[in-house]
Amino acid sequence: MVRTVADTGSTNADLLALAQAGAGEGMWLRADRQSAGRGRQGRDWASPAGNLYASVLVRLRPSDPAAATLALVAAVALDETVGTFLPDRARLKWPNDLLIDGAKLSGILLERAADAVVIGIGVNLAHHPDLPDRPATSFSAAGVAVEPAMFLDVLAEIFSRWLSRWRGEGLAPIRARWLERAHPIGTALTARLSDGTAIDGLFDGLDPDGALNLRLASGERRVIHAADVFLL
Ligand SMILES: O=C(O)CCCC[C@@H]1SC[C@@H]2NC(=O)N[C@@H]21
Repeated sequence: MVRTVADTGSTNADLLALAQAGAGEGMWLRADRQSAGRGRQGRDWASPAGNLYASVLVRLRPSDPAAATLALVAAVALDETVGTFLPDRARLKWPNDLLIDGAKLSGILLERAADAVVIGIGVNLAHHPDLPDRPATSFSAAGVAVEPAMFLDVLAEIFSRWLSRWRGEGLAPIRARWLERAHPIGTALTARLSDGTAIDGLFDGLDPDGALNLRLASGERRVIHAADVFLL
């Protein structure tokens, strides 16, 4: 079920409130515009009309894989959806960004309250921000026009298929698909931790739980659970 509103603060905030009021799994909330869009690491997510701003609710079950791995489920679903409109242009970057030629096309933000996980997805369809330190792009910059509602119709169907696989088969097929669609093993990157520490290394795959593996220049292997990642 998709509920659409013209304006709101944040679809993530609204869906968390709806979850607390008893909303069920599979509910999507889409806004034409957000006035307080939330990004990762406490950043704002600029949300003018024309892009996709949508959130979906997942209710965790005791037998589910780790909740944090829903980030990879959302990423592979979004990548597949983007590929239906822009075949073979975007690549995944850990944990869940999509990039075209190094520029960010979309972002995903997971927020949790008890058994409710809200997965918020922003896709630059018509516009993208102009940030000197974080290059961004959009569908329109790639020469493709897509309406948010139409994009969400496709995404909702593809997401529900990957969510069922996550529940039925575990993380393995999602992890495998993510690895196929991401930067290759050996890609040089910097992981910036929330305390500001920057760790340079080579991409060395994912842990079984989806954490990032980095091979440092010293040969040491680091497992990163939360960071901003920059490809070098
Ligand atoms: O920083 C990121 O990369 C994540 C951005 C997530 C933005 C989306 S837009 C829909 C949903 N509502 C929000 O307030 N944020 C997410």
